[in-house]
Amino acid sequence: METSGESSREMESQKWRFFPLLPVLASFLLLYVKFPFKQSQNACSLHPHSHYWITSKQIVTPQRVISGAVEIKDGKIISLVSEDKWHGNQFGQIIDFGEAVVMPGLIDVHVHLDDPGRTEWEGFPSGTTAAAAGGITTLIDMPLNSDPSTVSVETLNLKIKAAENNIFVDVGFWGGLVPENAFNATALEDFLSAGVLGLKSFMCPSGIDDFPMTNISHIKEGLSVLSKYRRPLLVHAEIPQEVADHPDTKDSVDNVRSYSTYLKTRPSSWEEAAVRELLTVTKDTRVGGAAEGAHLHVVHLSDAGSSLNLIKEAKTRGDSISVETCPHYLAFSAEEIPDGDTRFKCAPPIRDAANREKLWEALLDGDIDMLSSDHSPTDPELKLLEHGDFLKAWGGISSLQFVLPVTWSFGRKYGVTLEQLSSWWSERPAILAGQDLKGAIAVGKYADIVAWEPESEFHVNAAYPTYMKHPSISAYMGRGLSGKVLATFVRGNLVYKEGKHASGACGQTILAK
Ligand SMILES: NC(=O)NC(NC(N)=O)C(=O)[O-]
Ligand SMILES: [Zn+2]
Ligand SMILES: [Zn+2]
Repeated sequence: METSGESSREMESQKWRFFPLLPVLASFLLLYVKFPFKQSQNACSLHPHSHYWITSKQIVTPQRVISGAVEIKDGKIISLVSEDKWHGNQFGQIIDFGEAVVMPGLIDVHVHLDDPGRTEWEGFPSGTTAAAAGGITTLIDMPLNSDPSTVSVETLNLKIKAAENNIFVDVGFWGGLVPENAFNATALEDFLSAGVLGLKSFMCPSGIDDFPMTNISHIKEGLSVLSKYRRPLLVHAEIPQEVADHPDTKDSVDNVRSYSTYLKTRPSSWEEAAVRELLTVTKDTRVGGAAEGAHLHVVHLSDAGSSLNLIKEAKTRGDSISVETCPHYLAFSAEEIPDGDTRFKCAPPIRDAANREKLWEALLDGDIDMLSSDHSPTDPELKLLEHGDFLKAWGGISSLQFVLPVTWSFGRKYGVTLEQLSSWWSERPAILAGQDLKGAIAVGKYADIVAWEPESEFHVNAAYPTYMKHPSISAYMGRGLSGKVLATFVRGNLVYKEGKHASGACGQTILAK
């Protein structure tokens, strides 16, 4: 009895010894309840504050470059203050970028992320982390090179599912216009209603079995459905033509390793023939035309000659048509592509230096509307780098992370301005993709922002932190570039800062409504 009485008294006193610990336990409990919220906010952003300011001496706004501050709240830009009116906000959060450029995040309307189904080529996680590291805040994914191709509501849903919790920047989708759906208006309407931002088709074989090419009748039908939705049709504009001297695939080893052999197989007449045909239907997109409201966008133009002139003329006639080119056509020329270096193989091909000069001229004159990467990676084995066979290697340039420094580095000698960069890479692409709340640093827009240092130089080499799945096949490997990305914000989330990514894949899928 005594023993048990003593032990119960002991227990009693021990119980009270725990009493002072109760508040500590309670606060632990409280933290535990709050923890999931705090963690997710921290995971999305390396600067997890909902209200803060970004300051810089060079903020690129649609009107001009200002020195001042951008106020960001709940993912949007809520005010823009020039330096003379900015008295500092001692109580708020400020990220000061000093002399670095603060510009709208890039919108890359032409990427092949190969997800789902060919993630050994790229995939959403690696593609979008590379984008974030390159200052790109929005990607619009092409309907081919994933498996299956995105050509229906069902296959779009597979894409959306694959992207869920796997994207570090925002991603929208183009839908495929293929012979199978082109004459089925209901199928196309369902597809557009499900959220594809527009359609994309090929006028030559795409290299992907479940993405067959369309002819001009398919394209006409596509435009007619798109006109109701006021969304664009993007076209790979090359039509195979008879080629004199077509090299034989069994040609000598030297021959297939020479870039000029490949170049001869896809002359500019292929692009010209395609553009000529397209213009027979783009006249319907004029005001009062049968397809008014639809828009035709020529992707990755390489030919700065007749093809470009035809597009220019169509614009003056009032056709709703635009055209993009890509950094690799502006950076490289056929003359300098080394034998066997299939990293430079793409379609349409990179042409001669004189053509490159004309592309720059057209871009600066506003005849080329915008830029895109056409990032089209593959399994390195398919590039056949060991044999260097230009005729058999997979076509496509890998560049995603480097398009901003490439455009800047190669554009400097042409006097490219920050306003031009931002128009080619953000403002115009936002319009093409129907993204009213993106593409500019302006009040009411999403805080999609890149901060970068134009004067900082770096070398793309094996040691350089490159996030694309296969850096070795990038055409920019081994190059010196200027223009280093410091930080990237997507809807106010600091998703990338100086070599570090936010841990959470908090990018959003963009679906048209
Ligand atoms: N299947 C592809 O990715 N094709 C791409 N290939 C290139 N550009 O070489 C393209 O955009 O045409
Ligand atoms: Zn293409
Ligand atoms: Zn492409």
